Amino acid sequence: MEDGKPVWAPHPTDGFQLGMIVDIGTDALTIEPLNQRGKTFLAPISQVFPAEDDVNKHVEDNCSLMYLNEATLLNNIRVRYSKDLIYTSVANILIAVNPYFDIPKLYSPETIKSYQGRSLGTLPPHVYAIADKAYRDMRVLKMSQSIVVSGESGAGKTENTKFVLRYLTTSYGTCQDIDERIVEANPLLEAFGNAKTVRNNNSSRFGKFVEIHFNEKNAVVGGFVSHYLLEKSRICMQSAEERNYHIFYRLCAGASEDIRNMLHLNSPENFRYLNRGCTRYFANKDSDKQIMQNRKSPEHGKAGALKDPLLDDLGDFNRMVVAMKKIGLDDTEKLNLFRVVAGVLHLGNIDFEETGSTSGGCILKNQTSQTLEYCAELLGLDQDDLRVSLTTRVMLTTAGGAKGTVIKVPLKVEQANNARDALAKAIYSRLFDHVVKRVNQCFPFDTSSNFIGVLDIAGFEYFEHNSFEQFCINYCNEKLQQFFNERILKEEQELYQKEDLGVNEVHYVDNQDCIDLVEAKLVGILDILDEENRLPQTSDQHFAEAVHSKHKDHFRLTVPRKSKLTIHRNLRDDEGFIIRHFAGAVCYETTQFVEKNNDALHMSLESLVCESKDKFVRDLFENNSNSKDSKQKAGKLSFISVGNKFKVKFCLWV
Ligand SMILES: Nc1ncnc2c1ncn2[C@@H]1O[C@H](COP(=O)(O)OP(=O)(O)OP(=O)(O)O)[C@@H](O)[C@H]1O
Repeated sequence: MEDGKPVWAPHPTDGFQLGMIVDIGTDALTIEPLNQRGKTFLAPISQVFPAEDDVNKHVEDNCSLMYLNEATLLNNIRVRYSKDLIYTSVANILIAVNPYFDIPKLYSPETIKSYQGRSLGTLPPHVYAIADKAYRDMRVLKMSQSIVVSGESGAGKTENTKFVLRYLTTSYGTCQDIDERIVEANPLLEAFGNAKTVRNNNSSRFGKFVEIHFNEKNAVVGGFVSHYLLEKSRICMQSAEERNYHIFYRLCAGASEDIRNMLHLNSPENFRYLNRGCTRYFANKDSDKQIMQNRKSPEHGKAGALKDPLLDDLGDFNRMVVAMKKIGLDDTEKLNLFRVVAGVLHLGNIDFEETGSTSGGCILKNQTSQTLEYCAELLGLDQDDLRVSLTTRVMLTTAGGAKGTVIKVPLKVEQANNARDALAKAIYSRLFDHVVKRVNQCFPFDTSSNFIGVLDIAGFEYFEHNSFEQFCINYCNEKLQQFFNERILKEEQELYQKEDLGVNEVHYVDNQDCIDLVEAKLVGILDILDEENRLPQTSDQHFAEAVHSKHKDHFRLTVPRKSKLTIHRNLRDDEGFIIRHFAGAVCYETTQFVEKNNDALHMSLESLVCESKDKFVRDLFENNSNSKDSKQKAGKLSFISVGNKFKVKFCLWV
């Protein structure tokens, strides 16, 4: 920092503010803000940075800044953003700020054309420039390439992923409709995998890796989508301002009268899996008028439609139906999907009450009989079988003379509710798997030389309440951070050293210890959790205790009472743990970790769906019934580990 020159000093809301140093202490500086002459404040030396000579000037690449620090980087992005320049480069990395409105011509066909074949840095930073670099590198190096899109919810990951796909298919497609199909698949995936959250009206509740495949002539020949971790809890429950997956509302709003009658659908208000969240539709003035009154909830009637320029449940339903046709789904397949979606909704309406008998079990409430009938009809199940499977659990005895005898254990109301929700989650997530599989079948490729992959996965998450979903997402971001450290920081610096460039060493925190804490064999949190799942009597408390006792003095792990937030300090040691991630400490509440880590259904529910009269439903569970994992251990739930499945799938990718 030079004498008499402005500096960036911390600001409580803006991040940084410009000021002058008026006094230098041992570890703090006295700063006089430029816009509040006469007033001073103290700032730690480590948080004060030199400013550029002209703070209103901006550069396209942060590497061109005279001083590169947190404050100048932030200011450069801010100045550019104020001029609708949402993209900024940092060498090969692109920073994108979500403008939340359409910037004219930013993604036009002319813009696409202008970036084709142009080296990085010759045109203004753009997601197209990154896509083209990936393409050119693939061609020159004859190697597949990947683009990692990362950021918090609402940052614009999915929109930018779509721009990359459109750029590649438009620029390097073969003019067969395969290019179109790759782009057309999005409305279908989004209908089943996206939902309104408080942060994003069209939030992707699953991670995906989309591959665009090219032949030896480097033309697009097909695509492939892999998906990770659909948020299952949303299928049964959402917070007041949020919604379930779009498809539920789109079907209620857009289905023809015939289909609506066939599926026994009406307003979202009438379904438990929808009515605890927001029941309003996304609509514009016209589409709101077209949605029939009996399909709207009182909340929609009172507060009106939800507004978003990109969302419209009725219009999106129609667009989705067109997309289904384009990617090759016929009417029967379309109805199959709708039928299962409606079946899940009716399943959620099944209610239980205590029998009052000494056996302590429960029965279906009388009012529920119609719902049971609808659900059974839509999912091809026998009504009685469905009733029995929801209210009892089949067990095999393990010991004594009658080893292997089947006994039916009556379930309490709460257990039956859990069984119903587990069944709904299993059916819907299988349906989602099917949608992705079907999408993949519509852009097949026989010959692929290389591919460009785009990873669109949720960024680091930190809420007031963090559960198993956040744990998996943050573990994945920890792995991505390590990948970034290795590829960008370590390898680049090794190159500088090899070439004797004399560049100052950049220090970074190695996060291997945090990754080990999660994924190490036997002692890692994922394996401790799997171990808990295999116990005859599972318990979230026992799991949390095991985590703490195995990692007593681990730098990265501590108990919730050490949190800075009161809400976490109220948790007992056996109700959670804090992990110090690269991006900050997160307190995870471990209730439901054990349940959420298990993808398997109770034996009775499993065989119920596997023996459905409906071939479509049976096929959704086909792999399950044959798989080794799902073989029932006597007297105990089968176990398919969600956490480790995710680890293996994701590690393979990295
Ligand atoms: N480049 C852009 N131009 C205009 N609007 C944009 C752009 N990027 C994002 N948006 C708007 O922001 C919304 C959220 O973006 P997007 O869904 O891509 O976020 P995300 O990072 O994928 O979030 P999530 O992790 O919740 O899925 C979009 O629906 C769109 O309205």
